[in-house]
Amino acid sequence: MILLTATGITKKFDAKTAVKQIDLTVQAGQLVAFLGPNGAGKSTTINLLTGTIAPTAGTIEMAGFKPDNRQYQKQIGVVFQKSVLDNQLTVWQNLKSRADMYQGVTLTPESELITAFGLTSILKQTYGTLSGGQRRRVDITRALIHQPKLLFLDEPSTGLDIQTRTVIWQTLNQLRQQQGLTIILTTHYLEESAEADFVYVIDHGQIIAADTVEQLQVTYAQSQLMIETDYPEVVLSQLAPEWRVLQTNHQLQIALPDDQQAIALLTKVRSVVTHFEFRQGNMDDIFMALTGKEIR
Ligand SMILES: Nc1ncnc2c1ncn2[C@@H]1O[C@H](COP(=O)(O)OP(=O)(O)OP(=O)(O)O)[C@@H](O)[C@H]1O
Repeated sequence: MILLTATGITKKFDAKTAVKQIDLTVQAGQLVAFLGPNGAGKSTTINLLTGTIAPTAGTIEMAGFKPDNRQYQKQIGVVFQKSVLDNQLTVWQNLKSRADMYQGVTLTPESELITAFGLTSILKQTYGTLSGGQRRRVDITRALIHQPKLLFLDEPSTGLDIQTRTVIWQTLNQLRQQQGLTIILTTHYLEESAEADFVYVIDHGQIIAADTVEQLQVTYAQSQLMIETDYPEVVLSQLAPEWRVLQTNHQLQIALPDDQQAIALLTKVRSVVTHFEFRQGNMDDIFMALTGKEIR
């Protein structure tokens, strides 16, 4: 089921076109990643989808509502790169004042969300004195208080250690399973986009690829098998014609679809192989192949 559709969205800031003619469809319950280098237009796209800024052209719709509609806003939760919480207030005051903005939302210090994100021991601390990881957990909790259908996370893991990232993702995955929460995130972390159900690769304000991780992998990130041999011609004679090969003297670098093909090939040529290495294609390769840049 389609939850959100964006058609031909464009955003110009004076002479600069930050987003050009982007089309997006987000299925309910999915984890969707926007992957792109610095300045690609990811945050601008999120700002458009959350109604924080208005598009220069194009339309955005969720269940028949536009971003400037109250019904649209009730269905989304947003965590921006820069926190919008009050530094002077305690964690509890920040969260409670947010909960009080919604009818029918009750929040207590024992609420599941508060315990799930590990906030119990910091509820009385002022937000301004929290560590980066603690702040991010509070930010996400605040965005989820009214049980939105769709959560936007703009670079949720930047600057966080692995433990904090794990806690956050365990809790979010639980909410996805229990409540069918849909998540749109922007990220530079390749492992985060590798977990996504669907990835939009964005560069220079445009979508340059839109697919599942598996399909992107097949198209842009073939696995590599490195073989060292004194008899390269024997190995070459066993390769499928569509496999790309780079030969440097006694070394062959072969791009093939998967590890099963690598095992089958190695089995056939094992008597002439002196050394081999196998590396599975990953999001890094996809990113490189599409943008020509390493992700930073
Ligand atoms: N308010 C603004 N005024 C002028 N230019 C802007 C504005 N906001 C964004 N831009 C420009 O639009 C382009 C896209 O920026 P955006 O922040 O969307 O990129 P991003 O992909 O989120 O980058 P990052 O990964 O560094 O956060 C950049 O060139 C940026 O300088």
